[in-house]
Formats: sequence, structure tokens, C-alpha cells
Amino acid sequence: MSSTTTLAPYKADFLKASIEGKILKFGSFELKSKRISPYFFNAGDFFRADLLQAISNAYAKAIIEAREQIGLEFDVVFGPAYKGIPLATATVDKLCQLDPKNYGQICYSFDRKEAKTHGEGGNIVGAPLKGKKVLIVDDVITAGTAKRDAIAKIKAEGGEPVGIVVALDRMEKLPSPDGDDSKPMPSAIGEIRKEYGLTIIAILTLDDIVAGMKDFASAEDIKRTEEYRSKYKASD
Ligand SMILES: O=P(O)(O)OC[C@H]1O[C@H](OP(=O)(O)OP(=O)(O)O)[C@H](O)[C@@H]1O
Ligand SMILES: O=C(O)c1cc(=O)[nH]c(=O)[nH]1
Repeated sequence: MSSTTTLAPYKADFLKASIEGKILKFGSFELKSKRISPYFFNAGDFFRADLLQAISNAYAKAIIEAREQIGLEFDVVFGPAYKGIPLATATVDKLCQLDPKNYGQICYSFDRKEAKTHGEGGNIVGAPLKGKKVLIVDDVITAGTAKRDAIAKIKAEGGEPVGIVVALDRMEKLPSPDGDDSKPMPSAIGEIRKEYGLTIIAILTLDDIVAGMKDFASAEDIKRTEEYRSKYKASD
């Protein structure tokens, strides 16, 4: 894949797995933000063992790199329901496998979309968050809504969010408060970074995907993806 040679090897391997596993799809998809996108990254499709290995390897390598480069430290990996759940558990497992000295005591945790009222009850499954430094892992960031919800839940449990790792930054602007998507707006990722002072890491960006697309996508899909990128491009 010639056009991905500038990506770190673990990122290029991850992009290759996303394409071969058909995690990255082209068509017409309604997003959580209600935008209609010509492409979709479905982390729910990393369901086969070799693909799960590919995604957990990419998250773990990105986290280890962040520790080496910026000293990212945390106690718990939190995966927002639903697609964040297997990501958090598989990432913790992979971190321990790759670096047991630094990550052997790291825990995972995730939320329920609806609170459980019997048994252990509550909203959180896995490690308690109170007093812990918490790293959020999720699949993609578009408008940032799910990340803001996760931050609020972690804080409500007494945890301290320290960062977010996503597989894909779709590089989109925030929705305009009046719903007019033609207005310039800052990026979802940049605003969350500024507002909460968090480290935010994306393994791949839309630019990486567009750069790699000429090797595997149709001319029509490339054109529609480039048009979508221009339409929702952030002002920062
Ligand atoms: O940038 P954002 O506005 O956060 O949008 C993207 C999020 O939306 C989807 O999750 P959803 O809440 O639909 O839940 P799911 O994991 O159950 O698919 C997707 O999995 C992302 O996490
Ligand atoms: O914004 C979303 O809802 C979204 C985008 C995407 O590429 N993949 C996904 O699962 N959700």
C-alpha cells in the first residue's frame, strides 16, 4: 500500500486490517450527529479473533507511544457502551501482554446505557473509578457527543479523565448551534482538548484514509468522501 508508507507501521497495519476486514465501508450512513456520511468506520465489525488482535494492538501501541512521548499515565481504561466495551477490555489485555511491568495492574471499566436496578446495580461495570485516572477508549470521534457523555459519567463516579484514544478522527467540525452546517465551526477534537485539557490521540484520521483510498476505493467513493471532508472540515 504505497500511499500509507508515511504512517507508523502499526498504523499502516491497522488501516490494512480495517480495509481487509471491511470495517471501513462506503455508501450512505446516518451518523449520531444526523450528518449523512459517504463512509463509515464500524468498529463493531472487528469481531473476528485476528481483527480484534489488530485493533487491540493498534490501541495498545498508540498508548505505549503516548507514555514514552508525553508521559501519559492512567489507572483505568474506560470504554463507553457499546462499542467501547470490547475495545477497553481487549486493549487492557494487549497492554499487559506487551508491557506487563507498566500495565500489569491497569484495569478496565465500562458503563451501562441503562442503569441496572437489581444485583450489583448501578451504571458502571468493572473497576470503580473513584479517585482514579481514567483513559477513555472509543471507536471514532465525529461531533464529540459520546466523549462528552463519557467524561461526565467518569466525573460523576469521582474519576479523573486524563485522555481519549480513538481509532479514527473523522476531522469534523462541531455542529453549529443553529443547525446550519455551512457555517465555519471549530473541530470537535480541538474543542474537547481545550475545554477539558485532555490528551486526545487518534490512531488514524480521515486524511490518512483519503490518502490510502486511491489504492482500494472506487473513483466515485473517493470523490464523495473528499466532498464530505470539504463540507464538514473544521475551521481550526
Ligand atoms: O463524536 P460522537 O458524537 O461522539 O459520535 C461518534 C460516536 O457515535 C457512535 O456511538 P453510539 O453512541 O451511537 O453508540 P454505540 O457504541 O452503541 O454504537 C460511535 O460508536 C461513536 O462512539
Ligand atoms: O459519527 C458516528 O455516529 C459514527 C461514525 C463512524 O464512522 N462510525 C461509527 O460507528 N459512528
